[in-house]
Amino acid sequence: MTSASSESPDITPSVRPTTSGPLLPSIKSPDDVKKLTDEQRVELAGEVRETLINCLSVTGGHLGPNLGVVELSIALHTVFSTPTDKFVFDVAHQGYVHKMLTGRADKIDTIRTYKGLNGFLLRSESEHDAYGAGHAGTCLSAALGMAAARDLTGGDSHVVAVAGDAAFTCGPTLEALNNIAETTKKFIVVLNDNEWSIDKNVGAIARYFNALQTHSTYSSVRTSAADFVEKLLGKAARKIAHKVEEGAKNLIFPNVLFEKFGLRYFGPIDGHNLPLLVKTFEHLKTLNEPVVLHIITEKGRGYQPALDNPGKFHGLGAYKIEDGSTDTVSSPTCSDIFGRTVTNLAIDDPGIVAITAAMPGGTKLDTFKRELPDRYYDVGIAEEHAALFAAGMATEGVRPFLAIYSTFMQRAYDMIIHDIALQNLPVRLCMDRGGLSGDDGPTHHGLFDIGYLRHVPNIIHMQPANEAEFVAMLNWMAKYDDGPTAIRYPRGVITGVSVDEKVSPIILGKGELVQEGNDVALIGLGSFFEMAVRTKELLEAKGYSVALVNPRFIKPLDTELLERVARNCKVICTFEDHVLMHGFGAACIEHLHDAGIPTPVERIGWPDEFIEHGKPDTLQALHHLTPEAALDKILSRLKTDN
Ligand SMILES: Cc1ncc(C[n+]2csc(CCOP(=O)(O)OP(=O)(O)O)c2C)c(N)n1
Ligand SMILES: CC(=O)[C@@H](O)[C@H](O)COP(=O)(O)O
Ligand SMILES: [Mg+2]
Repeated sequence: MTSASSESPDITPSVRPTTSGPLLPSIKSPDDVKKLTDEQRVELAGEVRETLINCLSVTGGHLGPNLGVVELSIALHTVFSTPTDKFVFDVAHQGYVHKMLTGRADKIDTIRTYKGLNGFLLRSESEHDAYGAGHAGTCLSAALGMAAARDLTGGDSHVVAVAGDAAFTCGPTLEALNNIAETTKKFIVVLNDNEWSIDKNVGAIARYFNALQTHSTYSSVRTSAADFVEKLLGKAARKIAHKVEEGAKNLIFPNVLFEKFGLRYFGPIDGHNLPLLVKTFEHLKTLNEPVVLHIITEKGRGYQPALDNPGKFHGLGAYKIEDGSTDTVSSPTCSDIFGRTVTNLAIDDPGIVAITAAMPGGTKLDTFKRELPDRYYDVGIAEEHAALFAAGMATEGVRPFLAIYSTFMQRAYDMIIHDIALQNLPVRLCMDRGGLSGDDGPTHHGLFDIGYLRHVPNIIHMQPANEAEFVAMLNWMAKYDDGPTAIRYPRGVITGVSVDEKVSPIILGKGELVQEGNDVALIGLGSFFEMAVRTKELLEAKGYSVALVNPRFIKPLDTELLERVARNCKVICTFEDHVLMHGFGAACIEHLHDAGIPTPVERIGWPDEFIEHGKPDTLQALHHLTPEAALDKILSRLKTDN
C-alpha cells in the first residue's frame, strides 16, 4: 500500500486496509482473479469491501457506488479479459474496484489525492481503463464506437458498457440506445440498477426499471425463469435462484423497452450473486446479438451507514468508520447559501421555480424541494433538457433558477445560445463549483464557464467576492427579467463572512473600487478577490500605491472603472479562478486594446491545460496562482516598462 510521500504534500496519511484474508494483495492483474474459485471470489469481494471502507474513510470518495459494484467488477474480470476486451463505465465514479483488480489495489488509498489515483477511469492511468469519464451518459456511445471500430477490423473482442439506472435518464445514453442494434451484433450493456442517482432516481425511466423488478408478470414467468436458470446454470443455480430473495428474477422477459431497441433483455438478476453473474456473463459472451443485462444492486452494500444514507455516501469526504459521521463545515457553504436564499426568494415571489439536473443535494436545492415542492423540478441527468425546460417556462413569465454545476452546464451550451440568449429569456443560470473543484479533477473543475458564456450576446455573468455579495446578487437576479443572467460561485466557502454583512447595492455592469492607487491596479474576480488583497499587502510593503477592484460583473464589464484604473496606474493584474484563455483577464485586455489604453495587464489564472486532481491550495501553488507569483509578474513588468 502506498504511503504518503514527500513530493505529494497533501496526500493524507494512508491507512493500511485491514483485509481479513490474503487474497487482495495477490491480485496483481485480472488474470489473478480468473485463477480463483467461486468461493475465493466471494472472499475477495469481502476483502475489497473492507479495503474500500477503510481507505475511503481517510481519502473520501464515491464509496456507495463502488460498494454496489464489487461482485459485478469481479465477475466481469473473471469472464472477460481486459485490455483486449473493453469495459466502459458510465461516469466511472464506480471504477475503484476495477482499478483494484487491474493492478492498482496497492494504490487505492491514494484515490483522488494529489499525484494519487484519479477518482474516475483514466486512459493515461492504465491500459485496462479503455475510456475515461466523469460526466454521465457517455458510456454507451463510446462503447458502441469501440464495437464498431472492432467490427471494421473483423475483431472478436468483447465490449461491455456498464451504466447505472440514472445514466439512462441522460440524453446521450438514449441517443446511443437508438443506434446499437443497427451498428453491431456483438455488444453487452449492463444496467446496474440500484434505484439511485446521487439522490433517488427520477422520472419515467426510473419507474419503468422499478416495474421490471416488481411487475406481476414476473411472478408468473418466474418458474420458467427458474427452469431457464437451471438449464443455463445447472441444478445448483436453481437453488440459488430460489434461495436468493427477490433479486434472482427470471432471465428473459418479452416486450421490454430494450427489446424494442433491438437489444435482447436479460434479468433482472441479483447483482451481488457472484456465481450467477459469472455464469450469466459466460452465456452472454456467446451470443451474437446486442444484449442488456439488468442487475439489481444495493448502493453502499456492506456498510450500514451507506445503506442508510445512499445520497450522502454517493460521494463524500473523510468519515468515521464506526458510524459514517463526517466533520461539519464551520460556515455555510455557497451551496447552502444558494439553497436557502433561492427558497426565501421563492417564498416571496410565486413566479420563481427551481430546476436541478439530478443534483438536489449537491446544489442544495433539496431545501427548496422540501419547502416548495410544487415549484421544484428534478429532470434527471439531463442538463440539455433542463435548459430547454427552463426556457419554455420563462416564455410564460415564470422565473426559473436553473442550478447546474459549471462543468455540467457545458452540456447545455447550445441551448444557452440558441434558446435562452437568442430569445433573450430571463433564465437564471446558477453555476456551483465555478472554479477548481478539487478532488474530482479535470472532468469536474469549473474552469471554462467564463469562456463559454462571455461571447454569447444578451448574457449577464457575475461572480460574488463573498457570501454577503452572493446573496445580494441572487436577490438582484430574482428581480432582473430583461434577459438571461448567470452567476458562478465556488465549491465550499468563499470568505466565510456572514450573509448579513453590509454590501453596496448591486448595479448592472458596475464593479467596486475598494481602494484608490496609482502604481498598480489589482482586479480580483470572485473567490480570487482575497488573493488580490494578499497581493496588495505584499506590494504596499514595498511602498507601492495599489488600487483594488472587485469587478463583480464578468459581462457586462465595468469598462468605465477599468479605464479609470488603467489610466491612473502603470500596470494592472487580474485574478480569476478560471483558465486564462478567453477568461476575465482576456476580456480586460480586449477592452483596453479597443479603448486605445496601453496599460499592460498581467493575469493570474489557470493555464491552457487540464488541471489534475488535488486540493486547491496544492494546485494553486503548483500552477503559480499565488500572491507571490502575482508580485513577481507585476514587479518584472514594472522593471521592463521603466
Ligand atoms: C453530465 C453529468 N451530470 C451530473 C453528474 C453528477 N453525477 C455523478 S454520478 C450521478 C448519478 C449516477 O447515477 P447512476 O448512473 O445510477 O450510477 P450509481 O451512482 O447509482 O451507481 C450524477 C448525477 C455527472 N457526473 N455528469
Ligand atoms: C461523480 C460525480 O460527478 C459527482 O458525484 C460529483 O463528484 C459531485 O461533486 P461534489 O462532491 O463537488 O458535489
Ligand atoms: Mg444508480
